[in-house]
Amino acid sequence: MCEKDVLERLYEVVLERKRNPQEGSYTCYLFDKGLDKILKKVGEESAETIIAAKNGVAPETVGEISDLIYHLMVLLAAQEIPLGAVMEELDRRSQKIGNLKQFHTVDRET
Ligand SMILES: N=c1c2ncn([C@@H]3O[C@H](COP(=O)(O)OP(=O)(O)OP(=O)(O)O)[C@@H](O)[C@H]3O)c2ncn1[C@@H]1O[C@H](COP(=O)(O)O)[C@@H](O)[C@H]1O
Repeated sequence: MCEKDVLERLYEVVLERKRNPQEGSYTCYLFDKGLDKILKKVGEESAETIIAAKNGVAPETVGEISDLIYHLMVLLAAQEIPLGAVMEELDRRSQKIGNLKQFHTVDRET
């Protein structure tokens, strides 16, 4: 069985909440409130990530980064942007930057 990536599964749940609202769902609450609320949460979670990282307590930072990633998934779904678009962009950059490093290594060796 091919296990789906945790980010893909999270994004699918978020999209499912958008398409089929459920009672008591925090994700549905965010979609109901709208884009400004979602953006406010992304801002708050970003600030909390910075504070946690400055405190230097790894579990706190992991928790805040997880909150941030979840809210970014909600933002993507709100704007109808597929998660795959971000994955492809990151993949494209890794290849580009990988090629650039390879180029510089060859350049230094010659
Ligand atoms: N990953 C998350 C996740 N991370 C954080 N949160 C919620 O984000 C909120 C952030 O806490 P805050 O104190 O900043 O916010 P708050 O005071 O609760 O609410 P606000 O009034 O500030 O918006 C908490 O209520 C958390 O429960 C999440 N809620 C949902 N998920 C995922 O989404 C799935 C669907 O959840 P529901 O939509 O609730 O069914 C879950 O199974 C999880 O996988």
